[in-house]
Amino acid sequence: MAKQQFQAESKRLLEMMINSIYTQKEIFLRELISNASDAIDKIYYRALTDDKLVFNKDDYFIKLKPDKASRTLTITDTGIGMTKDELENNLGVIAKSGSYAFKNENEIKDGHNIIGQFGVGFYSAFMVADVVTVTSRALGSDEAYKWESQGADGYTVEPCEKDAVGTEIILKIKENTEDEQYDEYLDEYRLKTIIKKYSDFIRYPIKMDITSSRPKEGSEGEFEDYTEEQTVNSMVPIWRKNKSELTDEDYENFYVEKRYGFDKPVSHIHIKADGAVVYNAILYIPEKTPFDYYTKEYEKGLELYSNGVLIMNKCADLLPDYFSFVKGMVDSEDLSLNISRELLQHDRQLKMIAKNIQSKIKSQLQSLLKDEREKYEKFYESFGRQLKFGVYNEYGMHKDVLQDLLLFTSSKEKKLVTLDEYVSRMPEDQKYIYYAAGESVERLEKLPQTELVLDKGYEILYFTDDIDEFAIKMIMSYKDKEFKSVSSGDLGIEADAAEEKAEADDNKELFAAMKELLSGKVKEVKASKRLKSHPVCLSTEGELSIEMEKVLSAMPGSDGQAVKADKVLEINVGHEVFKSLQKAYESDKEKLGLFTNLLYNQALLIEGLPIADPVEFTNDICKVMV
Ligand SMILES: Nc1ncnc2c1ncn2[C@@H]1O[C@H](COP(=O)(O)OP(=O)(O)OP(=O)(O)O)[C@@H](O)[C@H]1O
Repeated sequence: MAKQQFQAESKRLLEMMINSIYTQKEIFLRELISNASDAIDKIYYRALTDDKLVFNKDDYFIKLKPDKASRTLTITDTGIGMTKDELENNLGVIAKSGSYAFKNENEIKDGHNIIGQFGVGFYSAFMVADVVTVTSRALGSDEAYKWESQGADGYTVEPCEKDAVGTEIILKIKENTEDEQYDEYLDEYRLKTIIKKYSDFIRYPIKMDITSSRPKEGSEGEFEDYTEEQTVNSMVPIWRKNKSELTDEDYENFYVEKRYGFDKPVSHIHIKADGAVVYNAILYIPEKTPFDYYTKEYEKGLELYSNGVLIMNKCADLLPDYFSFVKGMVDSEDLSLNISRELLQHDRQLKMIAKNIQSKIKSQLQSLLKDEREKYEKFYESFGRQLKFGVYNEYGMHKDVLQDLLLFTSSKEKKLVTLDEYVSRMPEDQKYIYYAAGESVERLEKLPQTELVLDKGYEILYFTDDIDEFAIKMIMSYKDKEFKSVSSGDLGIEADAAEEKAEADDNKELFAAMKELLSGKVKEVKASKRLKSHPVCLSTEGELSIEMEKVLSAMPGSDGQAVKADKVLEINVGHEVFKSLQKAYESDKEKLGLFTNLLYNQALLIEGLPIADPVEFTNDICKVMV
């Protein structure tokens, strides 16, 4: 019998695939099972319109039979089968979806992702098999044909016997090589795992004869092997079920089963979209961060299914970075099975799904925040930082989506509050949203700079995350109220102007002398408007705050030499210490130097900044003591 040649494109693709170093050879099974399931679907649809054809569910299945002795894996289906022409046309020509990317020679040279890039379905069998034999009998035909190929050099088709309608594919599994254990495709357990992974939700039963062991009847301690036909896949995926049929426990079990995380999610979202784009999705908002969450290693993404078949483990395009914590899956009938990563990015359907998902996640978070605050706070403790990064990233482009999801500790409420809650409580005369940035709430509560703002009865938001102040700089204002650090030069709180001027004039020379002594360290020394009981503090002028300076200097590569905030040393002229300063200025310049250094170093300590020379500082204290 004459050997038919594959069409040129198919031939080259086959060669590449067989020799490709594609790591996931196991996907051949997914492809063959999907084809089998499609073939059964075709009978099912035919039966809907053909009265003579009855679709009896129990007659339709896919069966896998590994045989170690003959090194074969047989995949049988009771689907629509193929005629001689169909065998030649369908298996001799590359699938249409494949032709598209095939044209791009450059992509092909890199053998890695070849299978992901083409609609190669059936051909993937050659990744694991030396010989592929397809025996098929089409619905309504008495004849059966056998198609056989050993790969790139072509195929043969000849008549054969086959009792039932459907297709049987026999793969002669390759011998093991140094790099590849092909034996695993003959192993019951391994095959079961692959089916579970990719094809668990195929609508028809995928059967296998499974051999297990059981205690032998009538004897003690003896076991016997027995073989039983089992259905390996679970068939109806939870996401296709109605929400009303499912309990919270069902969703939690699915989370565990899919190993989305080891925690208990705070919430789930079940989407059944039936509009412009049709898809089902189950998404989870986790409670705890995965161990690698805030590292570069963490990969965001949702599982992507095409009509019940897994096509991608982590489809990153479905989630924006700021919602990278969301776990779950999406199943859409509108996506092609073999769609590649690159093509996916441009897929209009996928973009629509992603947009849709994003707004669902946001509204879920919002309703958690509104109705289940405690749960939201648990979530926020883990992922609040990510939301704040989201506000900061891309020049604040996403701030409108995210700002209402932020929480900060309030000086007044002693708990986390939203920006909206803060603004709605603001007294009429309060111009700004005040915040203080520092290491911890405990430290911030004692920060001298907060005195005036608190004295006025205003609320302060405590920022304790590195990212907080940077994120707020992106938001700039919320509901027309600007943000203001309690350490910034002008607090926008009216003081007695006449009194202020007098103090400033009176002490002008003293402050100038102190500035001289602290040359290069501070931009200015001045009388403080914000201090009530504390003698001294630092404030800043300009955009960069002391907290931001700390964050920037701690960054890798800065060597502590990052940009510096413009610091102002503020002195409380109502404090006893100030009198000592004045006295020293009049009569003892050396003492003025000593006091100035001491006050400056104290201000640094309050801010949590390092002192340049701690030994000198302690010596200075001793000098004052004796
Ligand atoms: N088990 C089967 N029963 C009936 N027809 C089949 C079977 N397997 C393959 N075919 C036919 O061969 C064609 C080619 O299969 P192949 O897997 O290469 O591509 P595809 O399924 O059309 O697309 P994809 O690239 O998405 O898998 C199928 O479209 C189908 O018509």
